[in-house]
Amino acid sequence: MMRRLLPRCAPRAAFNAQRSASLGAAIQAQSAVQRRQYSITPQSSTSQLLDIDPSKLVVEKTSKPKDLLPSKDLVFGRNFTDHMLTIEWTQESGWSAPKILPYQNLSLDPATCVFHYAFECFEGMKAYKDTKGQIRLFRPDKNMARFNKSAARIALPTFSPEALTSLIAQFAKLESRFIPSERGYSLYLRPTMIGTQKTLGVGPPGSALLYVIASPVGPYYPTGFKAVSLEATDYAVRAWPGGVGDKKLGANYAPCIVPQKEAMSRGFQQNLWLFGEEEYVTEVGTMNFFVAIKNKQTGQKELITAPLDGTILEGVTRDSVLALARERLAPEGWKIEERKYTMGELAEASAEGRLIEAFGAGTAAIVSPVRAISWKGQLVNCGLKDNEESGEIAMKMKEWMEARQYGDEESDWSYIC
Ligand SMILES: Cc1ncc(COP(=O)(O)O)c(C=O)c1O
Repeated sequence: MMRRLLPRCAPRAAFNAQRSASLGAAIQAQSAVQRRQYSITPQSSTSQLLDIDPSKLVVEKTSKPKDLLPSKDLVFGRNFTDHMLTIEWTQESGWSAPKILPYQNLSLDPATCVFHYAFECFEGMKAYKDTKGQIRLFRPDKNMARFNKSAARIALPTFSPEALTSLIAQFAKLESRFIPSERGYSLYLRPTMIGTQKTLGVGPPGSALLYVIASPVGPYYPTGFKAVSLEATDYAVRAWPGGVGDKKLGANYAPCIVPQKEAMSRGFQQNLWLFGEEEYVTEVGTMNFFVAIKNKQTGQKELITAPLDGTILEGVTRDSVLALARERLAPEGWKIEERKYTMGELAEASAEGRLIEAFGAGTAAIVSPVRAISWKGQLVNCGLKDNEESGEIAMKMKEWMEARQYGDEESDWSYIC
């Protein structure tokens, strides 16, 4: 059972120094940060600013509890719970007392920097109800670490991951009645941070708001897996080396909608993002991508996913799939690899009958089996028979992941609220 999270990873001192420094010094500090690819190393803070403090939590319960929807009517991200968690930050004092308030609109000046320069980052994580009725967050340490990295990259404040996890746990527990007990259901949690400074000047926001909302969700595939087909996309680029595609910034998502619409208009559910002249396979829609192939030379079975080179999101599901594969597939003779691979390599494996299966991996669907990929006018078959909707690995992964998410199998991936 996991109670303790990663060490605090907020480079607050560097941050504050940058805020108050002259422009030249700020630019220098910025390039130093760029050279480190905005990696955040745990360090102690010398700042006097307040960190998030769960002991100061103020709870104002709603006087108008919502009616619960029948589980079968839940649509991803459309219905929200009774409350929201909010924490304000200013550069003068740091984080203020956290509040759980009735779910409500935000009131922001039209000049607020989030509306003009996209000072926004977010997370997507889930809380599950186990058979004893306990609420479990799945690997929140991973989400908190990524949230801090995203925030730091766009000059928003960072925070203690343990403190925010503890508050999210209290919030999820308060909303327990919204989480159906049936398998496949969960509470999707959306931690969000925005710059709230009222200014059209382009610079680091002097104030921010962190809030968390929650939406009860049902199984992604209510009637069992349904394999999707993808369009390999080379005319638009989602992420590039030195860019921000490995951060969960709202600004990364809006530009992907037109290519997604294009793919859908041609009968494909998602884009498979290729990169560079070599046409490296990176990720799919809003999921990381895995392929199982037989090596051309050795016949070795390999489960492959793209490496964390800055051009893909560091998915929590990706990490979980890799860990489970190393623990349970490697002993059966599989080689588990994080490496670059090209669309040409996949097409060749498919043509030679060596492409065993392919699937996307992400919080929403856990795994999403792939039937075919459209590429250069051909349809690359991903190994499923006509009457199959999933390969064996995708099926096993879903089972293994759910066992840990719902606590059927105890592990340090569960944080009991
Ligand atoms: C671009 C992108 N890649 C991958 C993922 C999968 O990440 P995770 O497994 O943490 O949900 C997501 C979903 O958040 C995403 O938006």
